[in-house]
Formats: sequence, structure tokens, C-alpha cells
Amino acid sequence: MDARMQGGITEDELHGDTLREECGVFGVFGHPDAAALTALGLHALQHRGQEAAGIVSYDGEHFHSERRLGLVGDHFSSGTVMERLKGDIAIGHVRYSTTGETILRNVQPLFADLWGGGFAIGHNGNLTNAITLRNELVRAGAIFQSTSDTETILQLVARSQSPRVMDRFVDALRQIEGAYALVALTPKKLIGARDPLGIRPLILGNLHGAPILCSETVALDIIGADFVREIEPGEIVVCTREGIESLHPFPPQRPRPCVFEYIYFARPDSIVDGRSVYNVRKELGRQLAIESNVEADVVIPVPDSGVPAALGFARESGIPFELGIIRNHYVGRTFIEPTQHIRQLGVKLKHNANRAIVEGKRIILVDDSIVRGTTSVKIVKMMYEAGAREVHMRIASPPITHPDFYGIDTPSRDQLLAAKYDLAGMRDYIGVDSLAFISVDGLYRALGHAGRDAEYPQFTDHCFTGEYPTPLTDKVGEQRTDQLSLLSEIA
Ligand SMILES: O=P(O)(O)OC[C@H]1O[C@H](OP(=O)(O)OP(=O)(O)O)[C@H](O)[C@@H]1O
Ligand SMILES: NC(=O)CC[C@H](N)C(=O)O
Ligand SMILES: [Mg+2]
Repeated sequence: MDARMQGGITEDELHGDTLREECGVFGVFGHPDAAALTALGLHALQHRGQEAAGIVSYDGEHFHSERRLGLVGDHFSSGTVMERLKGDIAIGHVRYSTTGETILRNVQPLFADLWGGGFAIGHNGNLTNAITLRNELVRAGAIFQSTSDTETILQLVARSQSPRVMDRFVDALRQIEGAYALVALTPKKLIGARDPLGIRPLILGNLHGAPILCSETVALDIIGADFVREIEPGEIVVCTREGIESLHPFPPQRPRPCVFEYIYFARPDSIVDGRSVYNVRKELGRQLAIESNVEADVVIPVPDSGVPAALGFARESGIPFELGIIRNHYVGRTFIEPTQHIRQLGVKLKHNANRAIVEGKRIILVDDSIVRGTTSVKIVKMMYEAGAREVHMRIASPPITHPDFYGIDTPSRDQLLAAKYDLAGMRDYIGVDSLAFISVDGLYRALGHAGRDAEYPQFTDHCFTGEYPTPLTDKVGEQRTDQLSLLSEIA
């Protein structure tokens, strides 16, 4: 029978149709300022999700939870909020939704009183069988409190019959598919887990003996913690008063971390898997110049993420680098705004032409990626209006032709510019004199490989190749998710 008729929800209703991004997670164990450190860590991870933020702490007796829509600084700099987050263990989350709307009950960390004690969880990534599992669970009587895929993990932990909490957690992980970097909190443990392919990042740090888990090294920098190591793909780390234990419950697989972390998501001052994101981006620009240089007077980056690639392009081509577009610092990332209308508005508010640099020039505009083309169309128009003679657009990633299901949630193919048009069509749509993207092998070269290993690709690059590294169970089964919520909620 159609799950829709059983009160299920459809994938579209869960995912929505907008381009979305990532999340950031943070956790600290055994530090008297646990919640304050978490707030600082989330600050450094704000670029990964700007819709909502939350912290859950544990004081030895009670869990404390503060979850808010909006930015970390808007809520977690207030003394009264921070005072409520007592205890020396805490986890935190900044959210950019990929499954489930931007409403308070989807804000993480999620918390539940399970058999054996409280359990809080924060998730970066996205599950590709969450809706299938959810529909089965609901049919079996589970009462979901949110529409987020993350709650499926919590429900699976709750229903596991294993006696120990770690076994129940592993039981849950064995049933889920897709991408996850998780931090979880129990009365005695801080837990970190990374999916078997390591699609999303998770690292271990140390602050004067207190273990830290977080998405990126910038969250360690902000609190002065030391980097210890990456959590391995498929690894679970458990921090207790006795020390740190590591579990490997999955058969080993070749890792496939997401290449988009390097292209766009991660902060340039982060080190991801031993590589400086900044240096990779510069190298992407250098490779791009080798592949598609053009005669011009000036190389101009599209701020922010396009800046390192433009530097690399300029250095390789010998064409001067100039800031021909100035970015308003009080506007956030537009790629991750929840509606197209807001995204369009965002791009206008965010960038302005620097006429003194642009007027009368032949310019090369460098950006890291084109998704819908919203940014490119606006910026190019702006360049011509400011007197540019020629505009050549160069993109430091291959054309994005396929959606992501692992925590980025790019829009469906009909909204991806490179899925709708060929190169000439995109050039005309954007309205530039020429347009070029880096090749897939050029991308891999910038990451230190000779090229893409077709048999065992070193990264997951599904957005460019359409090769998804995990089953897309919800997609294949076309899970009907009719209507999650009869309860309408104000964001
Ligand atoms: O083709 P589009 O749909 O416009 O999306 C692509 C743009 O979005 C991203 O920038 P964003 O403004 O999100 O963030 P940034 O400031 O880090 O560059 C990316 O760097 C591109 O500029
Ligand atoms: N972008 C993410 O990592 C989101 C985490 C989770 N899937 C959510 O929608 O809340
Ligand atoms: Mg950008």
C-alpha cells in the first residue's frame, strides 16, 4: 500500500526544493567551561549552517538544552542562556537543514530520555534511507517529534534491544545509509562517529586534557585546542572519565570524503585530511589557468569562496589580481539561504562592483562553483554596468550536474544550471564573453593526485559525475512522505 495513505511523508516534502548546505558539530568532555567552549566552537563553524544553533550540556544530574533559530552570536553570547547550560560535558550544532524544515523542533542537538538515560545527538550529513526507515518505524508505532532525518538515528537507538548504550548506538548505525558525522552525549560519554566512507569530516582535538570533537580545525583554533587526529571513516570514538576508546564496527572500505569540502564548504583556514583548504583552492585556480587561460587585463575573484582560486589563477597566468567586487561583511552566505527569492536578494545586497578597477577592462572573473547561476548572472551584469569591456568567467570546480544527498542538498537537476544547459548555453545564460570550468582530472590534480581513479575514486564527486557512493534507498524506492506534519508550526 502507498505509504502516503498511511500517513507517511514524501521526500520532496521533507527535503524541500532549495539548495542547501552543511552543518557543523562540536563536542567537549570534562571541561568546566564546556558550554562556553561549545558556543565558541560553533562560532567558528557558523559558515557551515546559519539557520539554527543549539547546545546540550550535562551537569552530572540533568541535561540542559538550548536550541534556537538564527545565528550562534545572536543567542549564545547572552549570559542568561549560557548560565543555564551547566556541566562539564556539552555538544553543539549549527544547522543548515537538508531534511526537514527550518522549525524549532528540527533544531539540533536532538535529545530523548531513553531506557538507561538521556541521549543527545548532533548530526552533520544526510541519510539516504531515513524516510524508508522512518516510515517503517512510524508503522511500528514510533512517535517522531521532528521531521529531520537525524531523529531516525535517535529512534533506532531507542528501539535497540542491546543492553549497553554503545551497542544500541552501533545497532542504529548499522541500519542507516548515507553521510554522517555525529556527536552524541550520554550521562557518562561523549561519542563521535563518522560514516564508513568518511563523507563528512570529524576531527579530534585536545584542550588541556579535555577531548574535543568538531567538524573543522578552525573550531579548535578559536579555543586554543590542539589538533589530535581525524576520526577515521567508520570509526566511533567514546570519551569517558577513563579515557578515549575507539571502535570500528564496520568492515573497512576505501574512504570517499566529499570533495566539496575543499571547493566551497570548509573555511579556507581549516586543514581537512592533512590539506590546507586555502592551498587546495589556490591550486584549483592554478590548474584552471593552465587549462583555460584567456587574454585579459585583470583577474577578479567572486568573494568569498572564489578568492583563493582567483589568487592561484592570477599567479599562474601572470595577470594582475584585483578586488573588482567588494563584499558587504554583514551579509552571510547566499548559497545556503532557504528560498530562491532570498538568495537573489542576498546576492544583490552582498556584492558591489569596484568601478575603479573594472571600468574599461577585460576581466577574468573567478568563482568556486556555479549551482543555479544566481550569483554569476548578477555579478556579470554588475561588471558590465561598471564598464567592463569583456567578461570571462572561470569556475574552479567542474559543472555541477547532479544533486547531493549527503548534507549539501543541492536542488534537483531541473534547477542546476549545468544540468539544464551545455557550456554554450550556460555562457549565454550568464551573459559572458567566455566560460570555462576546471576538468574533473584538474580537480584531482589540485588535490595532489595524478587524476581521478575511475575504479576507486579518491573522493566522492557525485555532484560532477553522478556517481553516488552509497545506495539512494529513499530515492530508488520513491518513498512517499505525504505529510509529515498536520501540525503547522511557525519558524
Ligand atoms: O550559482 P549559485 O546558485 O548562485 O551558487 C553558487 C555561488 O554560491 C556560493 O557562494 P555563497 O554566496 O554561498 O558563499 P561565499 O560567500 O562563501 O562565496 C558559491 O561560492 C558561488 O558563488
Ligand atoms: N546539513 C546537514 O548536515 C544537516 C543535518 C540533518 N540532515 C538536518 O537536516 O538537520
Ligand atoms: Mg560565492
